[in-house]
Amino acid sequence: MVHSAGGLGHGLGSLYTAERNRTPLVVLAGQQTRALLTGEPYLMARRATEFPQPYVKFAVEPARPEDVPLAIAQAFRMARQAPAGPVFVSIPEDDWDRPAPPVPLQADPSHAVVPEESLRRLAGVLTGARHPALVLGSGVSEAARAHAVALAEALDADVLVAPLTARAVFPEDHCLFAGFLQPAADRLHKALSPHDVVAVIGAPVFTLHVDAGSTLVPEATRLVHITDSPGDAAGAITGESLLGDPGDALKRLTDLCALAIGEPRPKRPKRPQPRTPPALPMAENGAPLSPEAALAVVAARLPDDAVVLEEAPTHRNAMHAHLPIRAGQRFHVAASGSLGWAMPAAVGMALAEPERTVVCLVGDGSSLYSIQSLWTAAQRGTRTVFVVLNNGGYSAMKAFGRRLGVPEAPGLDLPGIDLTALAAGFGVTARRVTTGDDLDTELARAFNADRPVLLDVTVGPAAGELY
Ligand SMILES: O=C(O)C(=O)c1ccccc1
Repeated sequence: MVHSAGGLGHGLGSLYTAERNRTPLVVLAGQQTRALLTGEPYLMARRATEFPQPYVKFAVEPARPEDVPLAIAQAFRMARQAPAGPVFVSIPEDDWDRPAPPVPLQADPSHAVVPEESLRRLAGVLTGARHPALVLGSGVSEAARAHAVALAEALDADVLVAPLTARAVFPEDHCLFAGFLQPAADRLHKALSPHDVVAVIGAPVFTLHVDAGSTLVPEATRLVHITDSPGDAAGAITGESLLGDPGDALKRLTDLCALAIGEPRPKRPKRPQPRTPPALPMAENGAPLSPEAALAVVAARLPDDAVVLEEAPTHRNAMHAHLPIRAGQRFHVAASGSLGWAMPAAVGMALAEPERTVVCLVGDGSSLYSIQSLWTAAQRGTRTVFVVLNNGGYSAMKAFGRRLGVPEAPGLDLPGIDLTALAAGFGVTARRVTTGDDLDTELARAFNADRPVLLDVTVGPAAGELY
């Protein structure tokens, strides 16, 4: 719920994230009283339904006050209808006092499924492949993860995560897990080239971030695609796209492939099981804690049912390498790249599931967009552990500057900020940490606390470049 124009404007970055993350979100915005609307009154939202465009699926300011309850009910259904996303309702202030007819009960939205004949054909293609890969994206829900594992095992297929996916979609310590695709054509091309058949499920084909001047999909690779998004289906750059619920398709494909294969194929002997993070280089004496080492310490302490949120773009790949999300754990990130989402999302997730430990890995730069979420965490006593990987600046932008040939771009350092003082000011216990041992000790305490905790971890520069 947001205030008319200023409130919605303040939330637009996160609305963009909600659209990219396919979050079923209903935004209710206040509007000035109908009686004043012709006179451009103070705090009026002008052309209210246009302001959140194009990041909402639907936006309405009901024509009559008595239509508001039905519009809200429709908004809840629309937000959940595949592909899920934000829906906006602007409500003039005097409407709340007007009588309205009761809203009829509505059934849950129904979701289209891929036709049996198409799935049968696809199962034939996958089981006939020499070296198939599954590329999974945000459309693979929590509930569908087990189906993804079953299909990968039935096919003995490599599993890759689509570029800039919003959540963990496959256990990352599984022996068939083969890593994260990067949003750059040359890297994608290289990662897909060992595979004769690639099934992209629940992701666009493909989301890019940088122009790497290469073709995306190798000529010898056949690409098949399942998505619940008509836009993503139509927009796929190559291959055949099938429209339908990804979880349903994974489940039915597993059965069809198992039937076609008969026995599951023998597991490849060469792969270690489970997959383990790479060994870390030893830290030099006196050098700052490396972000990679810090992430490895978090990984070692992470509870089996933890929910991890990340908003530290510089360290995304290091996190994937050193902090594999295991079967019972969850992971979320803003697929938009827009900052300011993870801290409030972490508080929201802790409120929704108070028995889980929620860990928010955030950069010092990122933390400054919605730092007041600490106050909500303190007031509501959520079990949220904020781990700030503090390198004193916007180092993702510095890395991007190096990539663009602007290595000395100004304005990207953030000296003189005391995050522990800020946290204390909002009522959250906070400590500064500079060594791996201290981080380990503080994490053990934080994971046992029944209150939010912020650890401000001073880290050195990232080991590699962004992509
Ligand atoms: O490309 C950008 O503009 C950007 O903001 C960004 C986001 C993530 C990593 C690096 C740069």
